[in-house]
Amino acid sequence: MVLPFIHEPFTDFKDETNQKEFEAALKKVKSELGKDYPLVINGEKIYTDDKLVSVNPSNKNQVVGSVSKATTQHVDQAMKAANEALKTWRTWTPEERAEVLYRAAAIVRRRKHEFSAWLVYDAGKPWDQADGDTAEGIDFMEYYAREMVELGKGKEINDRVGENNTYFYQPMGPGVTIPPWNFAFAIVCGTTVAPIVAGNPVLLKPSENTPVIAYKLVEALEEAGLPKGVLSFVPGDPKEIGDYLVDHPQTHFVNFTGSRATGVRIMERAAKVQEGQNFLKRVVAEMGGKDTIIVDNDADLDLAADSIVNSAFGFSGQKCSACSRAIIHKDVYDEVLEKSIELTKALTVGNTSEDNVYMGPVVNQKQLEKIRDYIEVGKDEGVLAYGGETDDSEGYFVHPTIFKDLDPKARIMQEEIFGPVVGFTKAENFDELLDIANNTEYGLTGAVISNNRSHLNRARYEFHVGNLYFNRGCTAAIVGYQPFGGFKMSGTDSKAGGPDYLQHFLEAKTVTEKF
Ligand SMILES: NC(=O)c1ccc[n+]([C@@H]2O[C@H](COP(=O)([O-])OP(=O)(O)OC[C@H]3O[C@@H](n4cnc5c(N)ncnc54)[C@H](O)[C@@H]3O)[C@@H](O)[C@H]2O)c1
Ligand SMILES: N[C@@H](CCC=O)C(=O)O
Repeated sequence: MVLPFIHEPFTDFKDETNQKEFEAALKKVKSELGKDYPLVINGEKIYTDDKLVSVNPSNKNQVVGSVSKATTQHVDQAMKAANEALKTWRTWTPEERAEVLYRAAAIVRRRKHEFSAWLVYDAGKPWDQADGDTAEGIDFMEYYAREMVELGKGKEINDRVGENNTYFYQPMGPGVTIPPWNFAFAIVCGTTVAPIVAGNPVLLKPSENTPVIAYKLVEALEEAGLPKGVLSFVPGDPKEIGDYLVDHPQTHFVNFTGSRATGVRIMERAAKVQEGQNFLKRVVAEMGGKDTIIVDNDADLDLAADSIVNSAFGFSGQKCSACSRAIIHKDVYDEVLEKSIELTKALTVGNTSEDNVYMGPVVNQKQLEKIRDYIEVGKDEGVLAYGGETDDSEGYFVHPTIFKDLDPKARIMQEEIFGPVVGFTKAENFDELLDIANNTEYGLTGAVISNNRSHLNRARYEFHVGNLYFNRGCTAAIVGYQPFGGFKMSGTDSKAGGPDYLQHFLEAKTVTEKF
């Protein structure tokens, strides 16, 4: 019997035994650094001369692994294999497909610390963040498997006298998954296994920043019994194969998560019907955020500061959900700012592959330089209240940074920075708090810290974000509990980890029989 879904528990790193076990996993992974990883097409491992080289963001001289790069010819081979695999994979029952995911989840759960340790090296994640990332990947497999079994039953519709009507779901055909690097296991896993359990073969092109942990997912699914050709692993330079994957006439869907710029490009390209294409492509595009926590005058100010600091600086602000704007009622502005600075002073920053620190590095040199530039912009636009330092001598470190007294229209209050930088702005009253919260082109996450019930009720309908939280931070959605996805230029609101998600990769069919 399949047990009901509950989310994977997180590891308590205050427990010494857990710490020791995690250190052992880091040591094991360290002994495996520097290996070569292949493409996987139709079950065949293919090594190419041209490689993506992943380095540890905490220590840029340490090579995590070298991953073969796919060419457009490899994409054609993978698409051919996917079309062939579709013929049988679509005939597996939803239960049989779900079982592959249950087995893969069990494989990853048994080796949870090892997967998290790969995330520490490949993405620079702090231990608790890596642990959360692995747990979320397990959750996606467990949750989507159960959802597919439910959807496999179809839906009740009405019959009339002399007429029987049925309504059920079927796979669409092969498609492409293009994930980001920041949830290098969870999002890669969720966006890959959802279309697969729905019966569609997938070509997975991981981020060039984190291809090694993505390969570990492919291995786990293979070990769990996923038939060859159902998942092809085609890492590569997005400039060489990105458009090709999206434009391919056999690509039925693109399951994308990443920046606004890439998402919009994919949306536009996928809309064009290519020669030989006799269907419309579907695009799921989950994109960036400029996420806000608003603090009312009647609020728990310690909770406010804690929510702002942890949402802004957890994983160095490299979450689409990260709080990068704190909009505070003028009566409590100084106090919340002061408390936030005090909490920030206590945060530790360092090499996550050596120590259990709060914050590690940002992902690469380009990102460090982008954040450094925004810190300079912030100094012109507002007042640097705390932090501002960067250090790229060994790894890509940016210290937690707070700006105060910003104009709500300032660039650092409008543009996604994707780093540990948060801007504070003052508002006169609750109307203005909401107006400022809604004044960006994004609409992903937000939070309201308030004890005023009528204000919370207004925010429920007037704060335009896909994931809204009351009296807590604005990050850390859990699969099955907080389906995730944004409004406006944050994307297509696909609600990953929610009950509607699999329908993006299914065709609904109605059959009517007259008696
Ligand atoms: N809304 C969400 O659920 C969510 C979740 C995580 C991250 N994000 C967003 O992702 C961004 C960070 O991720 P990133 O830096 O990897 O984003 P990115 O857009 O640079 O890359 C995302 C993926 O797209 C690929 N890509 C790049 N150019 C392409 C092209 N022309 N054609 C096809 N593929 C292409 C990349 O190789 C990568 O795999 C941030 O904006 C963040 O907010 C959003
Ligand atoms: N789902 C994650 C964010 C994913 C984007 O980076 C959260 O809720 O914090």
